[in-house]
Amino acid sequence: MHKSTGVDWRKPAYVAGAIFVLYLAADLKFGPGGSFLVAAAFIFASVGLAWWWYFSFAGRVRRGWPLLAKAIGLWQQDPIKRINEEFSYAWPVISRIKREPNGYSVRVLLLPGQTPDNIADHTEGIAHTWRVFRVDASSPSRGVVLLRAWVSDPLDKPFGPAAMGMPGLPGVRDREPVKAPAPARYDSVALGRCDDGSPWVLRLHGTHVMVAGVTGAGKGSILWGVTRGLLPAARAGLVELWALDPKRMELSYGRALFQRYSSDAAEMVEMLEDAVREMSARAHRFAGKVRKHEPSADCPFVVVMVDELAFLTAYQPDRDLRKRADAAIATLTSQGRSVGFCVLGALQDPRKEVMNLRNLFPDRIALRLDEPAQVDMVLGLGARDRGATADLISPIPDVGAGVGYVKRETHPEPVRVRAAYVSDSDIDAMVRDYTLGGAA
Ligand SMILES: Nc1ncnc2c1ncn2[C@@H]1O[C@H](COP(=O)(O)OP(=O)(O)OP(=O)(O)O)[C@@H](O)[C@H]1O
Repeated sequence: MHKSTGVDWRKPAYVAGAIFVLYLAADLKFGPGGSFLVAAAFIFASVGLAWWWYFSFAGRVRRGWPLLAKAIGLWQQDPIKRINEEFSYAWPVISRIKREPNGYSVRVLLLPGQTPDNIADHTEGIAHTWRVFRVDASSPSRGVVLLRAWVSDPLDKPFGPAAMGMPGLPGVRDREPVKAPAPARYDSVALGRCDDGSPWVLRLHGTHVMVAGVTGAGKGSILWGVTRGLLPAARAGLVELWALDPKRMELSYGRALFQRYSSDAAEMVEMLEDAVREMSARAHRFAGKVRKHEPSADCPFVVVMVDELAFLTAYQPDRDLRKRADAAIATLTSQGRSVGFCVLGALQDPRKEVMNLRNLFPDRIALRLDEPAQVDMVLGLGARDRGATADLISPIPDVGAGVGYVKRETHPEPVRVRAAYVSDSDIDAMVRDYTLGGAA
């Protein structure tokens, strides 16, 4: 059997050589007593090292890798020359195991004909075998798969908007009054953190965003995070926030923050149709003159937030209103991006029967979902196999609310994120400090 251990034997050989030289030098200088001490220290250190390695993550992973590779179908049989020759096998080599914040990265070299998906499809099984919280797979270069093993969850503690984007900063108190991020931005907002500690920034200008998550998944923290991030630009007149709040339990709390607000079905559909009319008028005005919308007081960036999209597109009993809402959302999402309209829609159930327009939302966020199949419905085919286990997010609010997966334009792999929790007192502070037309 062919053993593909991937261990680099050069370093141990250098160390052994150095110890032998030390042993000879000690023998020459101090006699047998000196060499005995060197030999004893060497044996003691070797046993300690072997003991440490045996129980370390790297030791466990390397020892168990051949069996794990076999279990997930990575072994390849070498060709045999004679009929009675014993079969031999090869499996992908682990070329490096490196410590990372909250875990390790394991670099695997693929065999000919294998693809990253051959490993990425088994990340959940690998996480169980390695006894770690989670494993992500990515392919930094051809023929290489990087398995990121998370020993603990870096996002298991809630944090408030004041701590956003500032992981580990000393002295940051989560309940500080919300301050204006400067300068006023309209194109994107910082909503929380990614699991590598970097800020999670959501692009809004030039796209539409869908947030899917079961009840209690934390969709509110996305809607309020966007509101909070855009308020300075809204106060400067560059952004308008329109809120459609069929459930009346979410956005109504800070309704003074929105330029337009409604929770009535007919009124909400009219708001959507108004947005379509304004969008068409802008497209007419811009045609042949402007290629990219730049917000101004005359022509602000309009963010249409809908707390439960399905209320208008699926559950609405009035068939006429339903059809009008569907048509308006489809028109806005297919033509509104370039003229300064963004639809930010939240929904609990991403199935096609409930939301047949989901493909018109280029950016999607999967918070906690009910079933594994729903992850791919939100983030695209194969997202769950690549580690977006949104169905496994903890239902305990402190641990899992606001946690989700997003896809970045530049990376095929989904990224795990957590939104900052915008509490009622944060919203009160926003209303107090930012109410449009009120005291700044
Ligand atoms: N980002 C977060 N961090 C920590 N806890 C959060 C976060 N977001 C929400 N929560 C907690 O989870 C609870 C439910 O959140 P939220 O109301 O936003 O869920 P939802 O997805 O909007 O649910 P529904 O669809 O029923 O309105 C909140 O009351 C809060 O306690």
